[in-house]
Amino acid sequence: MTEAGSDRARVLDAEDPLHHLVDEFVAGGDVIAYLDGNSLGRPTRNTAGRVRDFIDGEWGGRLIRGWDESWFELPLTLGDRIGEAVVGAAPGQTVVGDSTTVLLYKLARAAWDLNQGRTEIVIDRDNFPTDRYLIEGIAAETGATVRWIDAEPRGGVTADDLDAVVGEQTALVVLSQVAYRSGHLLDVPAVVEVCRRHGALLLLDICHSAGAVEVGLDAWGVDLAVGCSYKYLNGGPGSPAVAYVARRHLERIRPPIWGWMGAAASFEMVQGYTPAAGIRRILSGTPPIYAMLPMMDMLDLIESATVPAIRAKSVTLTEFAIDLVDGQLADLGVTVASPRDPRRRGGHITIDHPAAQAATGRLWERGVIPDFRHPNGIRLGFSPLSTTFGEVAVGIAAVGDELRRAAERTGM
Ligand SMILES: Cc1ncc(COP(=O)(O)O)c(C=O)c1O
Ligand SMILES: Nc1c(O)cccc1C(=O)C[C@H](N)C(=O)O
Repeated sequence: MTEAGSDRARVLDAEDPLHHLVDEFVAGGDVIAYLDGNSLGRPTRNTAGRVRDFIDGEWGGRLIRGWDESWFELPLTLGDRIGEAVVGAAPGQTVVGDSTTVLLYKLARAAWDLNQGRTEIVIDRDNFPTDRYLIEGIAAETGATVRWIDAEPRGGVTADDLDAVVGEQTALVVLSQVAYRSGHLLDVPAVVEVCRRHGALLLLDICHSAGAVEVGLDAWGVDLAVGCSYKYLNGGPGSPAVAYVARRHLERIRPPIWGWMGAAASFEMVQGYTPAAGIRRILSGTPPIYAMLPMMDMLDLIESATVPAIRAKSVTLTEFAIDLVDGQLADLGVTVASPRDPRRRGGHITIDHPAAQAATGRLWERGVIPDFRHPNGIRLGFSPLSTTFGEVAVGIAAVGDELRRAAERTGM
């Protein structure tokens, strides 16, 4: 690590008003720089105790009575909490339920039915694979035509890119607020304006934004949204996702899977399906209560820190990282594949180099954990409450070492 990098990191950590929260996370093992919190956040220290208490108390002690006492409502109460603290949604519009992929499918398919008579779905080619695949699946199922946005990946999708593709036949637009590879931050209000003008519904993927950048679903007029809870909400591997349906659509939206947990009067077990009133209808089967526990500890921390303060630290982390990349890695042929304007950048950056894949393997062996993203990207994700500036400096210096070694070995 260069001395200038580590000195600056020390100052930034000392000045960071959220630095004390780093101690709230489990930081065991051999990891010296964890730069993948946007793929899987660390557990909080409180989570083991919460899970133990749940096993002894609510599950072990209350057993099946737990459903009447709190579990049946938990997907909605937890959804409301996320709505208020993280995604800017008033109560009654946000629910925690299935995996991200399943919720994206359910909302996209329901949106197709809501906007009947139209023939097209718009999505961008650089969106996360599951988003693209499930839209292609819905097209195969319904006969919809998929219209692709081919945005310049580093630039990300703009409202103008969307305006060029969307039209009177567009039923639905599916975009990510923060692009999983480049970290590009979408101008959501501008995109909403284009969708509204053409009568298209917007389904926003907030996986890489919820918990790291400001999300204002109600204020922006977004129609539908889905986000992960295992990234910046630290819910643990495979923790359930969160879905949002704007109140104006709740009465008419019809989920594609008619399960008993999303039906009116689930425990009356009547003949014939009637959807539950409100956001509950987005649920299908028994929700994974146990897997909802860890994110509650992270929500405690997010509520105490607040999203604007988290975003401010996130911007400083990515600015610092880009400065180090420019200062230490540009001579090695590394280029920044993320927006340089912090207003258009989320909580992670990607840097490109032909030896990225080989270097990432070596980095993992030495306890420096970024992500490799095809074809030649090293993705550096900073989880604002658990990542220190010191970790960023250690990590980027290690990336430099390994790229230098890989270049010597391979001549790249
Ligand atoms: C933008 C985005 N959408 C969707 C997913 C898929 O989510 P899941 O595997 O939880 O269904 C991910 C991450 O895996 C993602 O980054
Ligand atoms: N969901 C993941 C998984 O089950 C295994 C490994 C990684 C993931 C991820 O979250 C990938 C992540 N969404 C990404 O943006 O790359």
